[in-house]
Amino acid sequence: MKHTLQTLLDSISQGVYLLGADGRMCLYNDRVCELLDIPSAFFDSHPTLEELNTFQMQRGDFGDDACLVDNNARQYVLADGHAPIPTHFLRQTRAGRTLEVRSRILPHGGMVRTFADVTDYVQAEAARKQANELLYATQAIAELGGWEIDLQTKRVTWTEGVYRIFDTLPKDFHPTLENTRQLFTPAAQAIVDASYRDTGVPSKLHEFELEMITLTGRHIWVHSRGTSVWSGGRVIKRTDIVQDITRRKQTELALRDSETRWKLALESVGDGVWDLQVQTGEEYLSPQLLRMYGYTEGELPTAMAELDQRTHPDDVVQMQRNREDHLNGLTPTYSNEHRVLCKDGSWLWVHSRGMVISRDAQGRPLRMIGTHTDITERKTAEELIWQQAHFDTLTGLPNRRMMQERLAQELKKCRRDGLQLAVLFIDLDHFKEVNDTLGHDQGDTLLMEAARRIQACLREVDTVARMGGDEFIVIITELAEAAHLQVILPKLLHTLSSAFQLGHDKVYVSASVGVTVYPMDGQTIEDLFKNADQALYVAKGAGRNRFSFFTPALQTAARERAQLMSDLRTALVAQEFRVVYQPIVELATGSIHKAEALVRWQHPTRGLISPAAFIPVAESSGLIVELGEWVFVQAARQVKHWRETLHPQFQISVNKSPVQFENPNLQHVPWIEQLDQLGLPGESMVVEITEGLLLSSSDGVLDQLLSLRDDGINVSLDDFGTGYSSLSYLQRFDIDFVKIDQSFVRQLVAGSTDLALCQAIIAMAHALGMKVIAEGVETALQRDLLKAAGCDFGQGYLFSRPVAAQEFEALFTQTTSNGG
Ligand SMILES: Nc1nc2c(ncn2[C@@H]2O[C@H](COP(=O)(O)O[C@H]3[C@@H](O)[C@H](n4cnc5c(=O)[nH]c(N)nc54)O[C@@H]3COP(=O)(O)O)[C@@H](O)[C@H]2O)c(=O)[nH]1
Repeated sequence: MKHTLQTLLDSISQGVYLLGADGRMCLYNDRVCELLDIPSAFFDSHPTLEELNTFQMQRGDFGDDACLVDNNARQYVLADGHAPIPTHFLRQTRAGRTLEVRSRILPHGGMVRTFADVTDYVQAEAARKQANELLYATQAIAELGGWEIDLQTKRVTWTEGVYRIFDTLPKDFHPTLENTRQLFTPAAQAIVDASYRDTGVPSKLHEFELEMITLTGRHIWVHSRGTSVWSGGRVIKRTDIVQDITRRKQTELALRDSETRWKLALESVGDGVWDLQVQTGEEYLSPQLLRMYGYTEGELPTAMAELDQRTHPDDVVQMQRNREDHLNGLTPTYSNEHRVLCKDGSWLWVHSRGMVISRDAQGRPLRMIGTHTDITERKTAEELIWQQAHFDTLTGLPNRRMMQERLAQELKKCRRDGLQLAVLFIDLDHFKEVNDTLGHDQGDTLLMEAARRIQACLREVDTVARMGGDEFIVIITELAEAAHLQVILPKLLHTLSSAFQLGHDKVYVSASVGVTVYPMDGQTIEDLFKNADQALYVAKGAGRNRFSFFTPALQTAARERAQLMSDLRTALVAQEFRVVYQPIVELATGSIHKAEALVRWQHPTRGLISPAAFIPVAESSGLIVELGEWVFVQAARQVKHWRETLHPQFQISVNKSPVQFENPNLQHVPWIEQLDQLGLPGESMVVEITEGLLLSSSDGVLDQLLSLRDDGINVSLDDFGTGYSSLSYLQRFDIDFVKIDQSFVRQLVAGSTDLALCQAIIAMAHALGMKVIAEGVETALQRDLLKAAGCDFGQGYLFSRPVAAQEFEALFTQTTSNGG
């Protein structure tokens, strides 16, 4: 029997030993020796359990503090066998194997103990547990779960993740086909039901986004993706991976809401919205944006490349560059102003603004959104302002500013290419007279026609600009030789001196042209302008209807003029002026009771300067107003004195420049009041004016002339014969004296044309009730001829040069004593 039992024990895979009622080992198999690594001899010595434990303990089979033995047996091992024997425990061997140990107390005393090697099972179980924990953790993180629906067995299986998604635990909810229906919203149920329907093409894969309700009543969004098994036109099994996508969905919905809101907001202020999928080039255009261009939905392409073709060719490169810069992250936002083609063929100016709102992990732009604002009105206004700032409204020619910009460009080009250019200052002669006589409208017509004629003489590359009034500037570019100007200039003079038809009137003007050449005369705009102006001054001074080239001598003269002007400003305060008087002799009697007051400038360094040199400078600087007033005051005091000492009707003439009439200083006490204060009547003074003044259409000038007459101050028309010599004007303004210009007197001999002219002037003046004074009488013959012609007065070196008051008095005394 014992032998049979031993054979049985040796044939099993577990290790076994048996303790008899006396507590000693009585039976064991080889397997237990192998598993416990104990020699059979030890077992053959029939050890007690304590002796076996001590043997193993001393060998270190249980590890420090019995760490190789599980909790069930640790106390027992440490108590050295005096603790109750655990029926079941696990222990490790020194070789690293796991043994499951079971103990059974036998009814008659003694014990049987079995050892099973469970190493493989324990390791597999540990790995499975670890995998499960990982799966659980990842499902929790990804908010994932899985379910399986077996429609044949009607069994629904959920993973832990699904329980969590639906706010429950496996112990609280057992999913079935029926109770899981409560988790579906009607919309979700409809989607799922449809997927079960047999469409003839059974779909193995399915994917839904479902709005569902958890067991706590929370609305959630679930993404479900899985496979279906079909049989006989029905789904019999379905397995899904389920993911809670509530947060993503809420973000999407919020984004959609906010997008809708901003799109609506932008559209309501009139902006159009665009939305570009950068990677595909697909572009959404909002209804308002389409409306801006005159389109309705579906009429425009949605590809960015095609839409780009609707951008104005002049603007498209810049627009694409700005957009690329932003897409490449070079600018924080995209902004560009460009023109877009509308349905009706017109161009609409838009301000396009945008921003990339999403990029992929590599930083590549995915989506860019933006707006178009219609800025046509602003652009039109800007263009108009620019046009007005750069062009002359009357002629449409560039104005001074534009011309300067062009000249700057042309000079750059000339410097680069070694070319020459010419600057022409053109001034229309007698334009003022046309304006004054025919009115401003006709004057404007003449200017427009003059502009056209100037342009016609030039090439496309040349520039004609109007500076204002009757002044034009021409830039002649790419001038190979300055000699070419000799062709252009006469053409210009000729065209401008040809008749202008203004309504029914045919009028003639001419032009004075000042010319300067780059780089010969000057290098800068400033120098060229100065030069051309000086040359123009010369052309005008030389008798008009001519051109004059700039020369260095002109520059010297201009510099002198500038110096003169600067000195003039201080001369009055420095009391450098004085007045001299030239007698005006009554030819019939030789008596003197008139004189002309003439100003003289005693310059501290340059000596006596002729009024012929400084009066024009005083006029152009406006200083003549103060100077003329000062002369009048001196003359008035003088006439008072001479009325008292020389002759009670003594009269002094003063010259009054047109500039004084045009710019009266309202601070000055009116002349008649000054005379009143001196106790003098108006007729004690004569005002000498030039013919041109009578043509003035200015109300102010006319009023002043008429009030002089009303005040009794006499008016004398100077230099008669050199200007218009219009008799009708003489009559209209009640002129008292006509002064025959020196140029007629100078060559006066019997039988000459000049004498005939003088006779005619005298006769006409007398016929109109005026007296005549002949200027520049230097010889007795001239005096006699004039006297014979009936001329009333003579003035000239024959009688006396202009002299100081004291000298004049001596002359008067001498003449009177001579019986003059
Ligand atoms: N607005 C003002 N103009 C003035 C004033 N003082 C002078 N002038 C003007 O300056 C111009 C030159 O004047 P002036 O050098 O004084 O010459 C005058 C005479 O000296 C000169 N004259 C007189 N007789 C003769 C003569 O026999 N021969 C000859 N060669 N010259 C002579 O003529 C000038 C007078 O001209 P006018 O005034 O036209 O009578 C001159 O235009 C002055 O008008 C001033 O205070 N204000």
